[in-house]
Amino acid sequence: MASLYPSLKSPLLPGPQLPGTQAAQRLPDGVCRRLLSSQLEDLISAGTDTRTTPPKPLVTEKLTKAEPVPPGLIDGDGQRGRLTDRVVRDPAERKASLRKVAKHTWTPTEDLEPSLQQQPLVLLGDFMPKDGLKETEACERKILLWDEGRRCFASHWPGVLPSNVCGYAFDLLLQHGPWEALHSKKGQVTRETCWYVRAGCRCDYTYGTARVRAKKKPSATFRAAMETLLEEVMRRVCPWLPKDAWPNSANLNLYTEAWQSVGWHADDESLFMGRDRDCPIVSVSLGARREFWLALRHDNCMDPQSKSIIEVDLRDGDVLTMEGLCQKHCVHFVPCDIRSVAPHPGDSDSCRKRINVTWRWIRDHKQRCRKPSLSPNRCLLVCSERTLDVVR
Ligand SMILES: O=C(O)CCC(=O)C(=O)O
Ligand SMILES: [Fe+2]
Repeated sequence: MASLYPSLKSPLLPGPQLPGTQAAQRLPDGVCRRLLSSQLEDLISAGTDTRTTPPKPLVTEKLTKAEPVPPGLIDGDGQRGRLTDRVVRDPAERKASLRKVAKHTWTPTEDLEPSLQQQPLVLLGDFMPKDGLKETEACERKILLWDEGRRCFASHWPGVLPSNVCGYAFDLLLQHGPWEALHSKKGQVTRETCWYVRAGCRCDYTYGTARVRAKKKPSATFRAAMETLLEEVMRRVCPWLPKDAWPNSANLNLYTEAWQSVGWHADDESLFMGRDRDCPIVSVSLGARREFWLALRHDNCMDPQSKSIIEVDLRDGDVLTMEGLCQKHCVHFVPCDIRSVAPHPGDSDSCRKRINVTWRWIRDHKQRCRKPSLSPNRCLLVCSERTLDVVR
């Protein structure tokens, strides 16, 4: 696999190593138990609903969206993630620190969802090891959305992937991805897309009226590029998560023209059970910069509540995570890029192209896919036990 990314042999691809092994061994016992009782468990099991008593909102202060934010401002000074300052973030510490840095929260609601106290949630960026990661692997999480009442959390990780990783991944995916064009009603190509499943899964992915089939045999190069990309991302964003618990599918989007876009929607397809459970999504951007908008949805439709819109610029190598019940309460949108509809003279075609890889966890496998659904089943136990082994 390393040969796919020739300039990355060392030190960025240090050879096979179970991600998180070292990091996880440093986690205290309590952390381990919480891991198992919250997100990991939730990722791989349907579990039972813990909503027995109405949850008390943890958010007591009045939280409103800040002033309208021009695109890119959420990036603060617009700099890439710092390559130092790894911190351990356990949920308690995280809560305290996020209050200071959270740029966006929405007006609190009546006890909509279980509180974090009632139903703990480990976010992907938690438990970052203080050391043990190379400087080239360090990255910084910036909170975009912290809405405890609705259990919606989103983060932006600027510059997670170094540019040489991005460049190789972009070229390989562009060339070897089984891209299919999506058309508007008027017949225009709105973007190209393809679908990738891992570990023996054969589920299709359907959204709107489009059905994107997992190619029976994706080319070895495409598969290897996707696996390498996933590894590069996961070991920077959540190095403690065992490989078994990595996302098992990805939707890819290719925007070749600045006017191509994806409309307001939620990734709430039944495969991922994002309306029923905490549902993490890891979205990787390669190539041209694009805005990403996130908003509260109106009930029963995909329209955004316009006052709640949060914007962020996604650049080459950035990661965006949406977690908790984002796909139930929020919608997101990638507008066409009016800033580069008229490209600078001398810009090559590839400057304007963007690939987005959105990694997700399929929980409810389709009937024709022989993979057992991840509703209450053994996968949880297997994975949890392995996690325990890793953590111990
Ligand atoms: O291109 C993006 O950043 C987002 C794409 C997206 O939302 C999707 O594929 O569901
Ligand atoms: Fe989406």
